[in-house]
Amino acid sequence: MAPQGSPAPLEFGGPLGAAALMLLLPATMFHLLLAARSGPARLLGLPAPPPAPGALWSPAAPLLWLSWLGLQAAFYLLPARKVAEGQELKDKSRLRYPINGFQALVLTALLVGLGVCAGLPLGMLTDMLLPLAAVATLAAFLFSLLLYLKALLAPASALAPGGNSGNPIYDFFLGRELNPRLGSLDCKYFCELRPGLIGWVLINLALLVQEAELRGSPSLAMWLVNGFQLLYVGDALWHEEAILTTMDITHDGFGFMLAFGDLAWVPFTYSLQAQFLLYHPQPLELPVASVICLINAVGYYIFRGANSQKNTFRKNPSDPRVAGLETISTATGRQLLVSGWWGMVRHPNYLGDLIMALAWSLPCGVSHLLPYFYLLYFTALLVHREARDEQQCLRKYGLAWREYCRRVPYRIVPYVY
Ligand SMILES: NC(=O)C1=CN([C@@H]2O[C@H](COP(=O)(O)OP(=O)(O)OC[C@H]3O[C@@H](n4cnc5c(N)ncnc54)[C@H](OP(=O)(O)O)[C@@H]3O)[C@@H](O)[C@H]2O)C=CC1
Ligand SMILES: CC(C)CCC[C@@H](C)[C@H]1CC=C2C3=C(CC[C@@]21C)[C@@]1(C)CC[C@H](O)C[C@@H]1CC3
Repeated sequence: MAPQGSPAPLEFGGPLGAAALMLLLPATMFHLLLAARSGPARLLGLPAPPPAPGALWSPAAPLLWLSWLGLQAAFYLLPARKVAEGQELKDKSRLRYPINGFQALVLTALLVGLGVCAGLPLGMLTDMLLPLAAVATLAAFLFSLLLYLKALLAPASALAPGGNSGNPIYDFFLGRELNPRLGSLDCKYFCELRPGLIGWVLINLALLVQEAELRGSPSLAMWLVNGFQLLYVGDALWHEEAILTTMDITHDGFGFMLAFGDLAWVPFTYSLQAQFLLYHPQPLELPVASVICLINAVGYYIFRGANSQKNTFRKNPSDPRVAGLETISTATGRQLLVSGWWGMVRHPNYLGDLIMALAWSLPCGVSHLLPYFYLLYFTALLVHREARDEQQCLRKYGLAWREYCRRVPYRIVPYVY
């Protein structure tokens, strides 16, 4: 069943773009994983061969990966400190979501800590990265297929505005159903924050442990990368409720793009800097490390300040922390901030995020481009995401959005873009 109303414009280059991305994204991920452990560690160049025949597969990998998914699902189903309501849906109902992501992170840390004390060889996880990435990719394809089939039975009101063009390749990529659920487990919300994000910091930790085993102690660069990225993941889980208003939850269906992004891309490519450091140790002096910490702190300050200001304002515009800010009224009854962080550029949170991305790569030195892949990819992702968000805001707020763009002319970087 297709949703009513005019069809949404095709994004990501339509069916051809979607097909190309479904091949390119996994290929890029394996290229990065192989390049990180190869001697020359080239970002651009022919893919490095696997370190040993059969290195891409291990019979233990599916078992390990499914156990991880099961563990995170079990943590998701535990009683939560709060249950939040999502945005209003087409049928006027609101879904309920457990706010216990940070609790899942703490429980995982406790379990891993106990495991390590009992002799669990955490560092050996680094030898399993290639087979685990293969399993995660396969699982993302199978899962997306199941989601596509499930959507055939869903009512029109449950479908996403985007992924229902009628072209199976495009719809498989973008996702047809907005909020597919298995019982009380919301598949998209669960995948976006739990197995991938927590998996990312676990992989980072395993790389740190492995480095300590190889070289006697973890390097300063490895500590920085682990610390910065743990802060980022901890922050996302602490502010879990904010995810409920992102376009991923309110607009995009759950298909291959997000399933692969959440389950494979995030844990295996976002941990690239730590992977690079294990195989290519980099000296880092304390003064340089202090400057990098300062850059990360500035990025985090902007990122958190901007996100919190908007979230506080959306929850309660009369909150004393935001009540003094200048606003534009829109025909929907909602207002847009035109001073504070949101008066500086139209996406100050992206600016902070990009500054942090730079700080995550700098500990890896400047001899290789590979550890800067995240910064390059993330710039492209945010520029594209910003354009998608602008289109949605223009549709939602019309003239008021145009007025906002006139008053705040720069999108992400003041006086540059
Ligand atoms: N590490 C990663 O891979 C990724 C990280 N992120 C990060 O996640 C966070 C969330 O990003 P994202 O979901 O893209 O979008 P935003 O948090 O930037 O939200 C955009 C929405 O904010 C509202 N808004 C825009 N301008 C204003 C204004 N002036 N005043 C009030 N409300 C406004 C609009 O929604 P409405 O009016 O309906 O409230 C708009 O649709 C960001 O910090 C981003 O950097 C995002 C993607 C990937
Ligand atoms: C594989 C493709 C190139 C695209 C995949 C995109 C996904 C990896 C991202 C889409 C939106 C995301 C968000 C986050 C992680 C990455 C994905 C899933 C956060 C959870 C990261 C932490 C922030 O605090 C909030 C982000 C929300 C959006």
